[in-house]
Amino acid sequence: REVKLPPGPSQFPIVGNLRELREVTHRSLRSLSKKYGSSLVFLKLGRRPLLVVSSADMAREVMKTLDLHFCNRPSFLAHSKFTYNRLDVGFSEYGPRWRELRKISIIELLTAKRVRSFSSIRREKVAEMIRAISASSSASVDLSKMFLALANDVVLGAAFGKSFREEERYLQTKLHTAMDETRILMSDFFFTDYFPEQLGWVFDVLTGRYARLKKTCAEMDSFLEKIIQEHLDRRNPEQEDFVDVMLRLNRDRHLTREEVKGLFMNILIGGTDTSTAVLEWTMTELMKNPAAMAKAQRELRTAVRGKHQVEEDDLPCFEFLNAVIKETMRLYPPAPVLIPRETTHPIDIAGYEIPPKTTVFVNAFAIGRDPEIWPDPEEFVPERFEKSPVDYRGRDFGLIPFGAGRRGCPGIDFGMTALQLPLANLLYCFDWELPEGMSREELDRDESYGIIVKRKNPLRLVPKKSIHMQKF
Ligand code: HEM
Repeated sequence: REVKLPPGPSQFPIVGNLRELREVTHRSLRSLSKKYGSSLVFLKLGRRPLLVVSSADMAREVMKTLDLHFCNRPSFLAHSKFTYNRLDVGFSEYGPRWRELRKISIIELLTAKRVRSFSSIRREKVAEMIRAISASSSASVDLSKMFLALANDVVLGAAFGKSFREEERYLQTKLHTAMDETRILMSDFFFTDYFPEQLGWVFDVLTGRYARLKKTCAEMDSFLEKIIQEHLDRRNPEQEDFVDVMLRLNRDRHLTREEVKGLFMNILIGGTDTSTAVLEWTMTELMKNPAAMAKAQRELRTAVRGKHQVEEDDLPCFEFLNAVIKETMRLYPPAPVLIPRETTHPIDIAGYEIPPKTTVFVNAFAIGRDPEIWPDPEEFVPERFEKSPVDYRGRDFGLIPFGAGRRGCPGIDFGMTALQLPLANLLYCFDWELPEGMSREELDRDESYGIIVKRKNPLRLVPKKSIHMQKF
């Protein structure tokens, strides 16, 4: 019986053409879906069969109705290497071990209560960032760099209870560098993933990519080992961080050391670039839309009046600010095609039959800009979310920056607080201007390449202390 596949180019792009493979992005895949007039497109990326899903209705089929058949993850070289051969939650194969690790993440690590328990870390790190901006002597500040450093520090604080002392600054810098390199490699292109395996591996070795990967994996591993050992050596922590929890589970639930480290890699990498991307794009759009900026600032400054800093307890009051964040994630889901899924066995969908082991990209970017769902889809209009029940938690398939279903993001609360608090403070404490001589139109929206799409160029803006800040 002939299998009926969704429409698409037979081979796209040609194996061996790295440049063309690099052109496979959320944007080119959206164009492909338009070209074939189909929200399901099937193609082959080198040796890898790929299904691209580009409508909210089909996303609901894949991540809700047929979720069980689409809940595997495909294997990619860098993901496997950094997670001890997929002994983690995020990239592991669907099965009993994933289920156990997922349960631990949800019940023990990423609960709303535990996220709240890290509020003092977030408060301290955000205050440090605000002080650094106030003290900056250069005309403009590199917000992209600041956002990434903040995200790294917040996640390290929660994961390891680690606040670096002055004499440990070199360690902090080293670790930030290794984390940055890890994220780059996890998003990067490896021949092994698309070419016949042996041949691809040879290319990756010859081009030096493989050595780079091995070196960074070893650096991250030795850091994780060091932290775990430090925790084993100390007794009765005042506040339980993720390592303490994991070591307890390591004893009670017989997690292996590698599973513990695999989970850490997810936490270190899952929550950093993603929240940095949202912060960058939000500030970019607010600079381009001064009315929205003014409205968000008015809301904050009226509610928080007289305080030095916005506190976490204030956050639920900011209806417009939350609408701004939703609107940013609609236009710029940080992982535009989510984290790839994989079919577990042959599965029928919309009259087509998808073969087993097909990689699946759900194009959240295309869905977020679908004119069938969103009027004026390319415009930044946060008001569309005011008084709207539409949310990003995986129930409304028009807005799925965190995915949905069994493999949906378990870190939503952690991620959202880690970006709401700095954003609220940036807008409360400062008025923002573009660098001298730059017009609003000239502020670019160029995108980086990779699983997580951030600004390609750093966002540099000029801070002016707000009236509230001048009092302090
Ligand atoms: C703005 C912040 C974040 C965004 C946009 C985001 C987005 C995503 C997406 C799109 C997925 C795949 C969902 C799917 O396949 O349906 C995912 C999975 C995941 N995320 Fe997040 N994430 C964020 C923050 C975090 C944080 C802070 C953590 C942990 C501290 C985290 C940990 C994970 C893990 C472990 C998975 C894999 C779940 C599984 O495969 O079972 N994420 N995330």
